[in-house]
Amino acid sequence: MLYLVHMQVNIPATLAPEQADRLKAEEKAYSQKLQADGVWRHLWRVAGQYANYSVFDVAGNDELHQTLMGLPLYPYMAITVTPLAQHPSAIALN
Ligand SMILES: O=C(O)CC1=CCC(=O)O1
Repeated sequence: MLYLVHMQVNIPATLAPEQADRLKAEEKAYSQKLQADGVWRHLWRVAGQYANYSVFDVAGNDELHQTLMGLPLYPYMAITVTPLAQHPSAIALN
């Protein structure tokens, strides 16, 4: 199943810069592994915001939940999830 996920990152100013940098590096490695595996299909920055829109290809709600809970920056994110279905007019199978 495909899911459109919006992640808004809100790192508090009270978090030590070294800790924030470590979490960002871990987040990058985590996301790039999932991208290489074909699970994290798209990763787009929202222009002008510390936020992204992503598309995940997972078996279902439970795998998506575990994947999102595993994000190193998860404690500092506001996440919204939109399940995607095929559009009958789409000429490409996604
Ligand atoms: O910067 C972000 O939007 C959060 C994030 C997701 C994957 C990644 O590497 O950073």
